[in-house]
Amino acid sequence: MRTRVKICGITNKEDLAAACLAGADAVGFVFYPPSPRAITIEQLLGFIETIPAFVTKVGLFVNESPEVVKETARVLKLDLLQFHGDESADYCQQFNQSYIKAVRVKPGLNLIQYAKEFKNASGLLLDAFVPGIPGGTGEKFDWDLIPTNLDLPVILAGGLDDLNVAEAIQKVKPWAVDVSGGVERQKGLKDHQKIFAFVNAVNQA
Ligand SMILES: O=C(O)c1ccccc1N[C@@H]1O[C@H](COP(=O)(O)O)[C@@H](O)[C@H]1O
Repeated sequence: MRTRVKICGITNKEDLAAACLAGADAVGFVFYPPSPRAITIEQLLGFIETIPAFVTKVGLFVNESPEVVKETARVLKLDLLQFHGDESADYCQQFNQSYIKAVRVKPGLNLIQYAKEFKNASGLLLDAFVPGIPGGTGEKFDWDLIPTNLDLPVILAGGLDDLNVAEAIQKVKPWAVDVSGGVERQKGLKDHQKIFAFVNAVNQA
C-alpha cells in the first residue's frame, strides 16, 4: 500500500506548487494565529485556486470557535478539517464535514480509547506532546507508544523529515504521514528540495 503524504503549513503559492508537483496527496493550511505558519482566509484566497484536482485541501484549527471554522471552510471550500487542540468529539462532528483529529502522544494516554471516542473521524493524527505548544514543534515522539490495533487510519506526524520518514513508515505502517518543519528552510517557508526529498523517501519506503 502507498503511504499518503500531507505537506502542512503552506503560506504561499510557490510552496503550494512545489508540494503539488512533488506529489503531495494533501496540503495543509494553519488557521491558528499564534503559529509562524498561520495564514488568513484573504491570503489563501489569493492562490487556493491553483490547487489541482485530487489534492486534498486541509484546514488546521486549534480550539477555534465553530463560527470561524464554518466560515473558513465555506469560503475556501476546504475538503478536510484538522482539529489539533482539545476539541471534543461532539465539537468535531458539528460541522458535518470530514475531519481528522490530532492527539499529542505521551506515555499513559489510551490511544485505543481515544480512537473509539473519535470514531467518526477520517483519521487519527499522532503528534508529539510538547507542553504548552499544540503542534508544529518539529519534535518526534516514541513510536513504540502507538498500538497496532487502532480503529482509525493513523496519520503519523511530529518531527518527520526526509531522513527519518522511511524508518517511521517501516515501524508504524501509518496510512499517511504529515510534515511541516521537516521541509522548511525557515519557519513558514518551505524548502522545495526538502519537499521533493520527503515525498521521494515516502514513495520508496
Ligand atoms: O504547524 C504549525 O505551526 C502547527 C500549529 C499548531 C498545531 C499544529 C501545527 N502543525 C502540525 O503539527 C504537526 C507536526 O509538525 P512538524 O512536522 O513536527 O513541524 C503536523 O501535523 C502539522 O500539521
